[in-house]
Amino acid sequence: MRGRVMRLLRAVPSGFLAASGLRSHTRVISGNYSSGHVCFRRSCSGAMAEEAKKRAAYAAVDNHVQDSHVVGVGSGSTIVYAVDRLAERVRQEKLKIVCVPTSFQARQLILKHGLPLSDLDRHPELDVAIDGADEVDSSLTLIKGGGGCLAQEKIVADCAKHFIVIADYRKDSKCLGQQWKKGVPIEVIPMAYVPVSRVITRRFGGETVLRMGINKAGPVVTDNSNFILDWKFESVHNWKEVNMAIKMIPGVVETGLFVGMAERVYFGMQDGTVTFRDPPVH
Ligand SMILES: O=C(CO)[C@H](O)[C@H](O)COP(=O)(O)O
Repeated sequence: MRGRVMRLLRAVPSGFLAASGLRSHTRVISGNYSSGHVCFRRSCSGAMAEEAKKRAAYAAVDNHVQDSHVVGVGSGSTIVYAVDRLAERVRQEKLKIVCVPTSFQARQLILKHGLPLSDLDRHPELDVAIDGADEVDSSLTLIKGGGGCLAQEKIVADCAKHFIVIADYRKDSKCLGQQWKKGVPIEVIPMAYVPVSRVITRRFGGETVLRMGINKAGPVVTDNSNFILDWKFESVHNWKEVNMAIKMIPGVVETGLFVGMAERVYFGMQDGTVTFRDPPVH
């Protein structure tokens, strides 16, 4: 039975994973993060979340990347661990992979690790794309774009045979908005941000905020030279319909709603294990 069942990878013997062509790099951490140290709540939970991201990223790379694969590389802080692991496996196993970035940041990561860099002109079909998410609901609908790279992320994910998401336990929710409070990022053509904002709030409620730069006066400008509106919605919507409706507004480039795209989400958990979830079967 697939569906909403959360499966603990640590319950799967590594022999089974090897026999089924999967590899598991996950181990159970039984230690206490605070033992032997003065543990400040924030730094401990921060370290725990980083460890969770790393374990999810390693599990995804180990289970879904094979020799000669064309791999889509997502953006954000979790993907950094995935690229670390990709580079490690390329060194150790002499894998011949090619990487397609979803952002300037992803491109820099690929170059930093000396991995082969490509693009959609040369590799319009990817074997797998791995990316982070800001929130994942029970249907595996995602909010993405917290780092402002949603348009290229969605294009690359759509070109991949398998779109695999990596996240930590803080991103898991029943309904969008439970965990991620910053709203749905929407990339817009700069001259259209006011009309787009008005249409969205008139039709769907909530409020939109033009994302502003930090250490830079004025708005965030995306890798595609556009602006980002963060739409703080007030209620649960039919995300498939809302996504399509927002995309039809002139001036909208892309939304950070990823509906029906994720094939599997790996969650790094607080107890050091990794679980994964597949979409519900209707
Ligand atoms: O969509 C994204 C960037 O546009 C990221 O994948 C998303 O924001 C998750 O980032 P992080 O791994 O840093 O939590």
